[in-house]
Amino acid sequence: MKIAILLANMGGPDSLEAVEPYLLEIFKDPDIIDIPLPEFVRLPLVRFLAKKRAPESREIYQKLGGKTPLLEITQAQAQALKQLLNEKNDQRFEIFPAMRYWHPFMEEVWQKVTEEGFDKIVVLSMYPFFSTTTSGSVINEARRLMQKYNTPREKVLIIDRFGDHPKFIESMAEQLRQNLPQKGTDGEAHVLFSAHSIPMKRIHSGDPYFDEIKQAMDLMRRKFPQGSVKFHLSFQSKLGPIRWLSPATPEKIEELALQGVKRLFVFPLGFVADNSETIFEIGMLYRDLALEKGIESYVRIEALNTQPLFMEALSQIVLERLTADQVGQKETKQN
Ligand SMILES: C=CC1=C(C)c2cc3[nH]c(cc4nc(cc5[nH]c(cc1n2)c(C)c5CCC(=O)O)C(CCC(=O)O)=C4C)c(C)c3C=C
Ligand SMILES: [Fe+2]
Repeated sequence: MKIAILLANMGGPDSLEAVEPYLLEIFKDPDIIDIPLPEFVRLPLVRFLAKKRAPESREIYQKLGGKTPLLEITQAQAQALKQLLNEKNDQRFEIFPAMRYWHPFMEEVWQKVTEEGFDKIVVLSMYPFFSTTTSGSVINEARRLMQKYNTPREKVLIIDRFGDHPKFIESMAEQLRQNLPQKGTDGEAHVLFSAHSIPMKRIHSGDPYFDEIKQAMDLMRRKFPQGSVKFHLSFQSKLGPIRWLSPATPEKIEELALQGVKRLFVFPLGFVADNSETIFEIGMLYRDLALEKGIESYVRIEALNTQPLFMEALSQIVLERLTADQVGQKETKQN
């Protein structure tokens, strides 16, 4: 059996010229901006928003060398996952980065795997915690592509979250352990888990994102001796004037500084690959703020990227879900 796995993520600009059209792709998505307006009003509005955001966004990508590192990291993840899956199984796996808002777009990849005649298409949403703004959007795009390319339903498996999987939790705990000082060097370690924020109205409409994040934090807390690590949670990258999940990461950093915290480790919760929001926001913007507010040592913990435990977790998640899917399909045929 030939199985294609699509690693679905946001994507990001591959040049400074691509920034504005990339932003337009994001803002055009009704799963990101859910303003119920007729298309002839909505389109000029989102064009205006993309144009307005573009200069600030371009400055950020300029600081990262003119493009996002997200695609290269996803390509490395694809390679590592392919090796793991193909060395242990009879099926042949091919792994493809498939981006929602820039090249390689999900549609480009879908067309390719359709032409190449794969027996199964697994869409693995690279957002561990489900939100309508991320995995929800990936699901909607996959459904649109299934229709457009006449892909039979039973050929497609969508994995829309994995944030409570024990191996994933262990990979995050390991990432943290590797960054914390060795026992006995200093007192309590303060770790700020910074997750991407989403608008509060999503939470009020039933988006499980916040609950899933809290659950993962609880599972991770159990991996450390009581009192050895102080866990804090905050939300970053808010845009626009409406209410988003809080506390915002910069406010939380100020609060911790005021409480006298001198050493802070910042963990990018829910980002599985480094990108502008981890490297620039956590690594530069919030670092400057922390040092200005009196924090003496500030460590940005890298996203999981190709960490071996994380790669094993992904491989196990895919295999478990494929098995469950096969069992489910057999049962449906029998009934
Ligand atoms: C990890 C989870 C993410 C959630 C939840 C999320 C929601 C969300 N994002 C925007 C707007 C933008 N996001 C942008 C980039 C971006 N966002 C995530 C992750 C989540 N977004 C990633 C991994 C990236 C890629 C960064 C890169 O390196 O390219 C951007 C563009 C960058 C910028 O100008 O800041 C925008 C805009 C909204 C509105 C939203 C929820 C409603
Ligand atoms: Fe985002």
